[in-house]
Amino acid sequence: MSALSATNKYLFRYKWHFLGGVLFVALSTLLAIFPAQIVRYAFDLVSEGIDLYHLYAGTEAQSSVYKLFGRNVLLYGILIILLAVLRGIFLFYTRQTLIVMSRLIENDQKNEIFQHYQSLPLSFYRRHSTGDLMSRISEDVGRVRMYIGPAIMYFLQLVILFVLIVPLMLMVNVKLTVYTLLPLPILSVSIFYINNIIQRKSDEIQRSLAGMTTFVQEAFSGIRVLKSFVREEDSHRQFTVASENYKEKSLSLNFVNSLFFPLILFLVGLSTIITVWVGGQEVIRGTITTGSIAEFLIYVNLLTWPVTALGWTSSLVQRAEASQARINEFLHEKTDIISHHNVQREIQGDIVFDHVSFTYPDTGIEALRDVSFRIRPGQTLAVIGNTGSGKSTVAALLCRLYDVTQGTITVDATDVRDYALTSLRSQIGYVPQDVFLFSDTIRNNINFGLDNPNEERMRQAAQDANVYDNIVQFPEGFDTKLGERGITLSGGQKQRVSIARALVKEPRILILDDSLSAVDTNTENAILNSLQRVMENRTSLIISHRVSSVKLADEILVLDDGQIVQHGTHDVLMAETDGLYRALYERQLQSEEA
Ligand SMILES: Nc1ncnc2c1ncn2[C@@H]1O[C@H](COP(=O)(O)OP(=O)(O)OP(=O)(O)O)[C@@H](O)[C@H]1O
Repeated sequence: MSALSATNKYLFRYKWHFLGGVLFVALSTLLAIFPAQIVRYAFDLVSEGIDLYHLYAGTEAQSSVYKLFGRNVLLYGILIILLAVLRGIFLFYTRQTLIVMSRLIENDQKNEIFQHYQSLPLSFYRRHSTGDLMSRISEDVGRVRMYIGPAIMYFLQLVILFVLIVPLMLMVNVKLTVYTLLPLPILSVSIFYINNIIQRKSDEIQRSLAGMTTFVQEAFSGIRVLKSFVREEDSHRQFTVASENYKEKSLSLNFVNSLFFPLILFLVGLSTIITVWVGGQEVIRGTITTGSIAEFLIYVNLLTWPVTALGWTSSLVQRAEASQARINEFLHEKTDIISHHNVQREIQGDIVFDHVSFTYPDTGIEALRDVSFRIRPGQTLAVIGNTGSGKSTVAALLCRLYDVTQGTITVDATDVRDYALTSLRSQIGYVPQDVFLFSDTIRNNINFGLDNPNEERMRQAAQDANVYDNIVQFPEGFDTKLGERGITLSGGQKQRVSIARALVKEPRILILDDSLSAVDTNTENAILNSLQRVMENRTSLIISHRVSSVKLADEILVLDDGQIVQHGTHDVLMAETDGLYRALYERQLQSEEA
């Protein structure tokens, strides 16, 4: 139960739901017990009434006995119906308190996990797959809810029922009580084991289904590749194998399920038979009345479901504990990107990298070595270099997606580690290398970083990113949906929408990480020219492996294997005839000509 103690704070938060639930369970249980006693009275009344009726045979009193007897039986009947209605009302409120509580806690827990996920650093996301994150926030939370809702509810019902019923049974007849209760523990334990098997098989089915869904999704998302490589038959073969596997598992689950219900019915029936058998002997002996047998049969029926549920709830608790342990594992992860002084102020954009080295914590790859440079407000610095030379790492460190291993990065003479993260990041417009657009309208994608979007600013940003003309040509303009059920943008259009998303924030620092790679040179020039106007008095960092993207920059750094090997303007670097920059330039010129 140790992992589940993490849910206590929620139970405390919803204590009135919980206490209300306990009260309603107790009331509904009481109302289930009274009818059993009324049935005993009614049964005994029937047998006495029949004796009396025969005793007065042939006399006028016989019809009075009949009427009196009939009225009493009717009265008991009405009473039983009334109690059943009342019980129904309390059962309704039992669910309205306990199950509602579990849903509220489920909601709170999901929100807490989601918020926590967002606070975790990128290294966390590299260590865990998206599927894992999703299953903990959905499946695992769902399993914990089964503990908080149904498991607690049925457990309370069972405890209250036992506390109320068993003493009543013992008062009537000890021997009959022992015999009647005998099959119930066997019922509970066998359901616990069978349920575990069922759950294990259901999990396997779930996994198999998830695998199949991913396969189908990939096959159809990558349908262009699939068709052009003529892999339809092979793909179908793989699907058939996955589908066969799913079928086998489903059939095996069905087999266990088929055994499950007959077993329950057998054990419940056994209790009933024992009650009638042993009870009958006691009646013959004169220790109890026939009414007591009827009363006991109702008790057995009342106890059967909670006892059955005990096996089921035990396995629910077991699974909930494993799930909560998985949730706790993530909740205990702490971000190492912490702000020391929470500085919040408007940034001018004076950026200094001072002897910065960085090694990726998860792979141990040393991406930057002793890198130093300065970009003053209003200047544009470009970083160029071969693939894997560490260019994107410069951007990641400036946004504080990671912290430097050695050296310091300052913005306006303040260490980036001293800024409040939100203050720093909200003033940086970052266009990452791998463009990601949400399955939403173009408008919402561009305005993504703004709390209060402004139509004029959005249009201007689209114009500065040179994508305005494309957008207005779409049938629904800025309200055109992107993604699976929307239109598909070309690579260059995606990049430009992504640039507009950064520009609309009117950032103090703009970072373009290879964001012009998919546009032609004319568009590239147009964007760079608008940027010069928009980013006047602000700082820009342009990362690229194309000379055409960097040649207008105030200063260019050439990175090679994590180190700065050259720096200067385009003209200065071109003059260094045996430098990497010139080599890159000539290589690109040749490939363009080719
Ligand atoms: N998140 C990461 N975790 C671990 N290693 C990484 C990560 N990102 C990059 N690296 C490694 O760090 C080195 C520098 O990568 P970086 O992405 O900064 O290069 P780049 O110059 O931007 O390359 P490209 O032009 O191909 O984008 C590479 O060896 C890369 O494999």
